[in-house]
Amino acid sequence: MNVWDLSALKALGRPALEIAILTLVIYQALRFVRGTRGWPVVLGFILSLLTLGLIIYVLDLQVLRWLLGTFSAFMAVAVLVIFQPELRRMLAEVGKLPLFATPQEQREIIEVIVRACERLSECRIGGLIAIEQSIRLEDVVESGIPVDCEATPEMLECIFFPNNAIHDGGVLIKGDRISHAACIFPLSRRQDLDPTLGTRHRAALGLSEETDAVVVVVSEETGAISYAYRGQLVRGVTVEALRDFLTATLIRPVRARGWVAWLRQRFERPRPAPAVLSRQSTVSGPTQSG
Ligand SMILES: Nc1ncnc2c1ncn2[C@@H]1O[C@H](COP(=O)(O)OP(=O)(O)OP(=O)(O)O)[C@@H](O)[C@H]1O
Repeated sequence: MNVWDLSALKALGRPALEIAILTLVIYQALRFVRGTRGWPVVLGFILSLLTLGLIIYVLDLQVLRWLLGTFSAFMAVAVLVIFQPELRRMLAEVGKLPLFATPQEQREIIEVIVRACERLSECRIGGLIAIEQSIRLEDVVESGIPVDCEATPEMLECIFFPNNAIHDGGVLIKGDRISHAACIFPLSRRQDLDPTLGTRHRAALGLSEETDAVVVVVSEETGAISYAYRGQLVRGVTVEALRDFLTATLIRPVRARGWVAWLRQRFERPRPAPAVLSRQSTVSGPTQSG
Protein backbone atom coordinates (compact mmCIF):
# COMPACT_ATOMS: atom_id res chain seq x y z
CA MET A 1 0.00 0.00 0.00
CA ASN A 2 1.54 3.35 -0.99
CA VAL A 3 1.34 6.74 0.74
CA TRP A 4 -1.59 7.89 -1.44
CA ASP A 5 -3.67 4.86 -0.49
CA LEU A 6 -2.99 5.56 3.17
CA SER A 7 -3.97 9.21 3.00
CA ALA A 8 -7.11 8.31 1.01
CA LEU A 9 -7.98 5.76 3.68
CA LYS A 10 -7.45 8.38 6.39
CA ALA A 11 -9.55 10.92 4.51
CA LEU A 12 -12.37 8.40 4.25
CA GLY A 13 -11.97 6.88 7.70
CA ARG A 14 -11.89 10.11 9.70
CA PRO A 15 -15.40 11.35 8.80
CA ALA A 16 -16.74 7.82 9.26
CA LEU A 17 -15.17 7.65 12.72
CA GLU A 18 -16.51 11.10 13.62
CA ILE A 19 -20.00 10.15 12.49
CA ALA A 20 -19.84 6.88 14.43
CA ILE A 21 -18.69 8.63 17.66
CA LEU A 22 -21.31 11.37 17.32
CA THR A 23 -24.06 8.81 16.65
CA LEU A 24 -23.03 6.80 19.70
CA VAL A 25 -22.90 9.88 21.98
CA ILE A 26 -26.26 11.22 20.76
CA TYR A 27 -27.88 7.79 20.99
CA GLN A 28 -26.61 7.24 24.56
CA ALA A 29 -27.64 10.77 25.63
CA LEU A 30 -31.15 10.31 24.24
CA ARG A 31 -31.44 6.87 25.81
CA PHE A 32 -30.75 8.34 29.25
CA VAL A 33 -32.88 11.44 28.86
CA ARG A 34 -35.86 9.63 27.30
CA GLY A 35 -38.65 9.03 29.81
CA THR A 36 -37.26 11.47 32.37
CA ARG A 37 -38.92 14.71 33.37
CA GLY A 38 -36.46 16.60 31.15
CA TRP A 39 -37.44 14.67 28.03
CA PRO A 40 -40.21 17.07 26.82
CA VAL A 41 -37.72 19.95 27.21
CA VAL A 42 -35.11 18.13 25.10
CA LEU A 43 -37.65 17.28 22.44
CA GLY A 44 -38.89 20.88 22.29
CA PHE A 45 -35.31 22.16 22.24
CA ILE A 46 -34.20 19.85 19.42
CA LEU A 47 -37.30 20.57 17.31
CA SER A 48 -36.95 24.35 17.79
CA LEU A 49 -33.25 24.21 16.90
CA LEU A 50 -33.89 22.12 13.78
CA THR A 51 -36.68 24.41 12.62
CA LEU A 52 -34.60 27.53 13.24
CA GLY A 53 -31.57 25.98 11.52
CA LEU A 54 -33.66 25.05 8.49
CA ILE A 55 -35.16 28.55 8.21
CA ILE A 56 -31.72 30.17 8.56
CA TYR A 57 -30.27 27.85 5.91
CA VAL A 58 -33.11 28.22 3.40
CA LEU A 59 -33.45 32.00 3.73
CA ASP A 60 -29.70 32.55 4.28
CA LEU A 61 -30.24 34.78 7.35
CA GLN A 62 -26.74 36.01 8.20
CA VAL A 63 -27.48 37.77 11.50
CA LEU A 64 -29.45 34.85 12.93
CA ARG A 65 -26.69 32.45 11.86
CA TRP A 66 -24.15 34.60 13.71
CA LEU A 67 -26.39 34.77 16.80
CA LEU A 68 -26.95 31.00 16.80
CA GLY A 69 -23.18 30.39 16.57
CA THR A 70 -22.43 32.88 19.36
CA PHE A 71 -25.03 31.54 21.76
CA SER A 72 -24.32 27.86 21.20
CA ALA A 73 -21.76 27.91 24.06
CA PHE A 74 -24.44 29.30 26.42
CA MET A 75 -26.86 26.66 25.21
CA ALA A 76 -24.33 23.95 26.02
CA VAL A 77 -24.07 25.30 29.59
CA ALA A 78 -27.89 25.44 29.84
CA VAL A 79 -28.10 21.80 28.76
CA LEU A 80 -25.54 20.84 31.43
CA VAL A 81 -27.57 22.63 34.12
CA ILE A 82 -30.99 21.32 33.03
CA PHE A 83 -29.86 17.74 32.65
CA GLN A 84 -27.44 17.56 35.56
CA PRO A 85 -29.18 14.53 37.17
CA GLU A 86 -29.36 12.63 33.88
CA LEU A 87 -25.73 13.43 33.05
CA ARG A 88 -24.66 12.29 36.50
CA ARG A 89 -26.50 9.03 35.96
CA MET A 90 -24.95 8.61 32.52
CA LEU A 91 -21.40 9.23 33.74
CA ALA A 92 -21.88 6.90 36.68
CA GLU A 93 -23.08 4.23 34.27
CA VAL A 94 -20.10 4.72 31.97
CA GLY A 95 -17.54 4.52 34.74
CA LYS A 96 -19.41 1.94 36.81
CA LEU A 97 -17.32 1.14 39.85
CA PRO A 98 -17.48 -2.18 41.63
CA LEU A 99 -20.23 -2.14 44.24
CA PHE A 100 -19.29 -2.15 47.88
CA ALA A 101 -20.95 -5.45 48.68
CA THR A 102 -19.57 -8.74 47.34
CA PRO A 103 -21.85 -10.78 45.04
CA GLN A 104 -22.61 -13.10 47.95
CA GLU A 105 -23.63 -10.16 50.18
CA GLN A 106 -25.71 -8.79 47.34
CA ARG A 107 -27.48 -12.13 46.95
CA GLU A 108 -28.26 -12.04 50.68
CA ILE A 109 -29.59 -8.50 50.59
CA ILE A 110 -31.74 -9.41 47.57
CA GLU A 111 -33.30 -12.27 49.57
CA VAL A 112 -33.88 -9.89 52.49
CA ILE A 113 -35.70 -7.41 50.25
CA VAL A 114 -37.71 -10.10 48.47
CA ARG A 115 -38.77 -11.66 51.77
CA ALA A 116 -39.66 -8.30 53.29
CA CYS A 117 -41.74 -7.37 50.25
CA GLU A 118 -43.50 -10.70 50.35
CA ARG A 119 -44.45 -10.15 54.00
CA LEU A 120 -45.47 -6.52 53.47
CA SER A 121 -47.56 -7.57 50.49
CA GLU A 122 -49.32 -10.34 52.43
CA CYS A 123 -50.07 -7.97 55.33
CA ARG A 124 -51.00 -5.04 53.05
CA ILE A 125 -48.39 -2.80 54.59
CA GLY A 126 -47.05 -0.05 52.32
CA GLY A 127 -43.31 -0.14 51.69
CA LEU A 128 -40.76 1.86 49.73
CA ILE A 129 -37.15 0.66 49.56
CA ALA A 130 -34.30 2.26 47.60
CA ILE A 131 -31.07 0.40 47.02
CA GLU A 132 -28.20 2.78 46.46
CA GLN A 133 -25.84 1.99 43.60
CA SER A 134 -23.03 4.14 42.23
CA ILE A 135 -24.77 7.52 42.68
CA ARG A 136 -24.77 8.58 46.32
CA LEU A 137 -28.23 9.53 47.51
CA GLU A 138 -27.21 12.54 49.58
CA ASP A 139 -30.52 14.42 49.32
CA VAL A 140 -32.42 11.32 50.35
CA VAL A 141 -30.08 10.80 53.32
CA GLU A 142 -30.58 14.38 54.48
CA SER A 143 -34.35 14.01 54.47
CA GLY A 144 -34.35 10.74 56.43
CA ILE A 145 -33.65 9.42 59.89
CA PRO A 146 -30.40 7.49 60.43
CA VAL A 147 -30.97 3.82 61.24
CA ASP A 148 -27.69 2.06 60.37
CA CYS A 149 -28.55 -1.53 61.19
CA GLU A 150 -28.21 -4.90 59.54
CA ALA A 151 -30.85 -5.39 56.87
CA THR A 152 -33.26 -8.18 57.78
CA PRO A 153 -36.83 -8.82 56.59
CA GLU A 154 -38.06 -8.40 60.17
CA MET A 155 -36.35 -5.00 60.53
CA LEU A 156 -37.85 -3.77 57.26
CA GLU A 157 -41.26 -5.00 58.31
CA CYS A 158 -40.88 -3.20 61.66
CA ILE A 159 -39.95 0.05 59.96
CA PHE A 160 -42.98 0.05 57.70
CA PHE A 161 -45.40 -1.15 60.37
CA PRO A 162 -48.22 1.44 60.45
CA ASN A 163 -48.20 4.21 63.00
CA ASN A 164 -44.63 3.82 64.19
CA ALA A 165 -42.57 7.01 64.13
CA ILE A 166 -40.55 6.16 60.99
CA HIS A 167 -43.05 4.20 58.87
CA ASP A 168 -43.79 7.12 56.52
CA GLY A 169 -41.43 7.62 53.57
CA GLY A 170 -38.78 5.38 52.09
CA VAL A 171 -35.98 3.22 53.42
CA LEU A 172 -32.48 3.55 52.02
CA ILE A 173 -30.25 0.49 51.75
CA LYS A 174 -26.52 0.95 51.32
CA GLY A 175 -24.46 -2.16 50.78
CA ASP A 176 -25.92 -4.75 53.13
CA ARG A 177 -27.25 -2.29 55.74
CA ILE A 178 -30.37 -0.24 56.28
CA SER A 179 -28.90 3.23 56.25
CA HIS A 180 -31.90 5.58 56.69
CA ALA A 181 -35.68 5.42 57.11
CA ALA A 182 -38.50 7.94 56.62
CA CYS A 183 -36.68 9.39 53.60
CA ILE A 184 -38.38 11.72 51.16
CA PHE A 185 -37.75 10.76 47.53
CA PRO A 186 -38.23 13.20 44.64
CA LEU A 187 -41.64 12.75 43.03
CA SER A 188 -41.87 12.00 39.32
CA ARG A 189 -43.41 14.88 37.42
CA ARG A 190 -44.41 12.82 34.44
CA GLN A 191 -47.85 13.66 33.11
CA ASP A 192 -48.44 10.42 31.23
CA LEU A 193 -48.71 8.14 34.28
CA ASP A 194 -51.73 6.15 35.34
CA PRO A 195 -53.85 8.69 37.30
CA THR A 196 -54.50 6.07 39.99
CA LEU A 197 -50.79 6.03 40.78
CA GLY A 198 -50.27 7.62 44.20
CA THR A 199 -47.31 9.43 45.70
CA ARG A 200 -45.54 6.31 46.98
CA HIS A 201 -45.20 4.98 43.42
CA ARG A 202 -44.43 8.42 42.00
CA ALA A 203 -41.66 8.78 44.60
CA ALA A 204 -40.18 5.43 43.54
CA LEU A 205 -40.28 6.45 39.89
CA GLY A 206 -38.94 9.95 40.66
CA LEU A 207 -35.86 8.62 42.44
CA SER A 208 -35.18 6.15 39.63
CA GLU A 209 -35.37 8.99 37.09
CA GLU A 210 -32.74 11.05 38.86
CA THR A 211 -30.35 8.36 40.07
CA ASP A 212 -29.31 4.80 39.30
CA ALA A 213 -30.98 3.51 42.49
CA VAL A 214 -33.20 0.46 42.32
CA VAL A 215 -36.49 1.21 44.08
CA VAL A 216 -39.02 -1.38 45.23
CA VAL A 217 -42.57 -0.46 46.26
CA VAL A 218 -45.31 -2.40 48.00
CA SER A 219 -48.78 -0.96 47.73
CA GLU A 220 -50.67 -0.58 50.99
CA GLU A 221 -53.94 -0.56 49.07
CA THR A 222 -53.52 -3.68 46.91
CA GLY A 223 -50.40 -5.43 48.22
CA ALA A 224 -48.95 -5.26 44.69
CA ILE A 225 -45.18 -5.27 44.41
CA SER A 226 -43.57 -2.96 41.86
CA TYR A 227 -40.08 -1.79 41.07
CA ALA A 228 -38.63 1.31 39.45
CA TYR A 229 -35.31 1.54 37.68
CA ARG A 230 -33.90 4.07 35.22
CA GLY A 231 -37.19 5.91 34.96
CA GLN A 232 -39.29 2.80 34.29
CA LEU A 233 -41.92 1.52 36.70
CA VAL A 234 -42.86 -2.13 36.42
CA ARG A 235 -46.04 -2.80 38.39
CA GLY A 236 -47.65 -5.83 39.91
CA VAL A 237 -44.75 -8.28 39.74
CA THR A 238 -44.48 -11.64 41.47
CA VAL A 239 -41.82 -12.23 44.12
CA GLU A 240 -39.99 -14.47 41.64
CA ALA A 241 -39.97 -11.68 39.06
CA LEU A 242 -38.72 -9.25 41.70
CA ARG A 243 -35.92 -11.64 42.68
CA ASP A 244 -34.95 -12.15 39.02
CA PHE A 245 -34.93 -8.43 38.37
CA LEU A 246 -32.85 -7.61 41.45
CA THR A 247 -30.41 -10.40 40.68
CA ALA A 248 -30.00 -9.29 37.08
CA THR A 249 -29.61 -5.63 38.03
CA LEU A 250 -27.58 -5.71 41.22
CA ILE A 251 -25.32 -8.66 40.58
CA ARG A 252 -23.17 -8.08 37.58
CA PRO A 253 -21.66 -10.97 35.64
CA VAL A 254 -18.21 -11.81 36.95
CA ARG A 255 -16.57 -11.27 33.55
CA ALA A 256 -17.85 -7.69 33.43
CA ARG A 257 -15.88 -6.71 36.51
CA GLY A 258 -12.41 -7.25 35.09
CA TRP A 259 -9.46 -7.57 37.42
CA VAL A 260 -11.58 -6.91 40.54
CA ALA A 261 -13.61 -10.03 39.75
CA TRP A 262 -10.45 -11.98 39.03
CA LEU A 263 -9.02 -11.06 42.43
CA ARG A 264 -12.32 -11.79 44.18
CA GLN A 265 -12.65 -15.19 42.54
CA ARG A 266 -9.27 -16.16 43.92
CA PHE A 267 -9.38 -14.65 47.38
CA GLU A 268 -13.06 -14.56 48.41
CA ARG A 269 -14.03 -16.95 51.18
CA PRO A 270 -17.03 -19.12 50.13
CA ARG A 271 -20.07 -18.52 52.33
CA PRO A 272 -23.19 -20.62 52.87
CA ALA A 273 -26.05 -19.88 50.46
CA PRO A 274 -29.05 -17.96 51.86
CA ALA A 275 -32.21 -19.82 52.80
CA VAL A 276 -34.55 -20.56 49.88
CA LEU A 277 -37.81 -18.67 50.12
CA SER A 278 -41.35 -19.65 49.46
CA ARG A 279 -42.07 -19.26 45.76
CA GLN A 280 -45.65 -18.06 46.17
CA SER A 281 -46.55 -15.08 44.04
CA THR A 282 -48.47 -12.10 45.34
CA VAL A 283 -49.78 -10.37 42.25
CA SER A 284 -49.83 -11.79 38.76
CA GLY A 285 -48.55 -10.48 35.45
CA PRO A 286 -46.12 -7.58 35.27
CA THR A 287 -47.45 -4.50 33.55
CA GLN A 288 -45.20 -1.78 32.31
CA SER A 289 -45.89 1.85 33.00
CA GLY A 290 -44.00 4.77 31.62
N1 LIG B 1 -41.89 11.82 48.27
C1 LIG B 1 -42.06 10.72 49.00
N2 LIG B 1 -40.98 10.05 49.42
C2 LIG B 1 -41.13 8.93 50.15
N3 LIG B 1 -42.32 8.41 50.50
C3 LIG B 1 -43.42 9.05 50.11
C4 LIG B 1 -43.35 10.23 49.35
N4 LIG B 1 -44.60 10.64 49.10
C5 LIG B 1 -45.41 9.76 49.70
N5 LIG B 1 -44.71 8.79 50.30
C6 LIG B 1 -45.25 7.64 51.07
O1 LIG B 1 -46.42 7.21 50.40
C7 LIG B 1 -47.52 7.27 51.30
C8 LIG B 1 -48.74 7.70 50.57
O2 LIG B 1 -48.98 6.80 49.60
P1 LIG B 1 -50.17 7.00 48.54
O3 LIG B 1 -51.36 6.24 48.99
O4 LIG B 1 -50.33 8.43 48.20
O5 LIG B 1 -49.45 6.36 47.31
P2 LIG B 1 -49.80 5.10 46.44
O6 LIG B 1 -48.77 5.11 45.37
O7 LIG B 1 -51.25 5.12 46.06
O8 LIG B 1 -49.50 3.90 47.40
P3 LIG B 1 -50.49 2.77 47.97
O9 LIG B 1 -50.81 1.89 46.80
O10 LIG B 1 -49.65 2.12 48.99
O11 LIG B 1 -51.70 3.48 48.53
C9 LIG B 1 -47.10 8.25 52.36
O12 LIG B 1 -47.76 7.98 53.58
C10 LIG B 1 -45.61 8.06 52.45
O13 LIG B 1 -45.30 6.99 53.33
